[in-house]
Amino acid sequence: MTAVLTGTGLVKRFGTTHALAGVDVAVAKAESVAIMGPSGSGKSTLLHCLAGILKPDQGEVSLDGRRIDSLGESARSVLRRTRFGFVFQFGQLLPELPAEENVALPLMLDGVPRRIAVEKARSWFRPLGLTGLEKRRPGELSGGQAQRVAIARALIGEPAVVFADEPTGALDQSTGADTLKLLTEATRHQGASLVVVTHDPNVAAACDRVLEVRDGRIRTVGEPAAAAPVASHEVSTFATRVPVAPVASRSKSAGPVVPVSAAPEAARPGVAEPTVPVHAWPAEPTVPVHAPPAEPTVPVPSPVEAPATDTPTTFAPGRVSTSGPTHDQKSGARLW
Ligand SMILES: Nc1ncnc2c1ncn2[C@@H]1O[C@H](COP(=O)(O)OP(=O)(O)OP(=O)(O)O)[C@@H](O)[C@H]1O
Repeated sequence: MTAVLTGTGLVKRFGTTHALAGVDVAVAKAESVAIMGPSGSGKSTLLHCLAGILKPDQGEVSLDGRRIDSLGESARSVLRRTRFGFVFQFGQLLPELPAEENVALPLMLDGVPRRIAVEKARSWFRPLGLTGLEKRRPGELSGGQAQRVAIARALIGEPAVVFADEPTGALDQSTGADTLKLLTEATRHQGASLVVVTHDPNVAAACDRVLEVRDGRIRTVGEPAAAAPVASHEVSTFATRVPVAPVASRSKSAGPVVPVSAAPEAARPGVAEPTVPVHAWPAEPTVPVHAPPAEPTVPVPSPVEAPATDTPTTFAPGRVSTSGPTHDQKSGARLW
């Protein structure tokens, strides 16, 4: 396996707590890996170290063979914005921006002109079953729709790796299954890897591989079927209809093939509730793919160097606050 992302000998302490006590992990291109384990076992800490949000106390993290944990905060911030995508449980959309601008946000923060960024963002709405919702504010979206907007935003910058922390945790089972399917298929289609922290066996079942973390160490590495039996008939059907192709057989050109049922979300006035088609992913980018990390065109304060009340990350003055998608919801650490 050629690993895109590796963590070697990762140790992370918070005071006397050994959140990670020596973890080795490697993620292949387009592979989806679920991280499971009891509460407090170190799952999110592992995700944060792999994503360059936290610096491990010991060990190394590398992306495409290049060490990233030793980069300075500014460079890691750019890296997170340009090479990684993030999907969290909830609260990650900026309430004051319409859905299309929420999706376009990473590109705009990276200096792409608004018109081009929004145009590219719109190309994600149909494949994610969001047609007609482009102008909605997050408060006018259902939970499942909001997660699909977040998925589009995570993928718009063509990341190498998407990190998701309990992405279906706030959704009902059916909506969660549909959302998860979109997340896994869209990342595969993009050729991105997926690292997902979850307590949900159904989420793990949809991934290629499961890592079980206990007391800051990886205890078991398994196939999802063995580690996480599918619970419901509905999701079981979903799981059997979405064969997990070998990593090597996946490519950007191989689009998803399986239709999914409509997400049972509350209908909103004015726009027909979209079904969740899984096809016709956005064409090859019209916006230049991100160059290797460079200094940001929009200065973004670092989580370590900057307090939570620092200057807003602003591409349009006055419109973007420091809360929401630029921060990890659990730790409060700045992502971008
Ligand atoms: N910023 C922090 N300061 C102090 N301790 C922390 C911090 N972040 C995590 N910890 C501790 O590190 C350990 C691992 O936490 P982590 O959040 O990684 O666990 P988890 O497996 O993701 O838990 P959960 O499933 O409940 O989200 C826990 O004991 C936690 O209390």
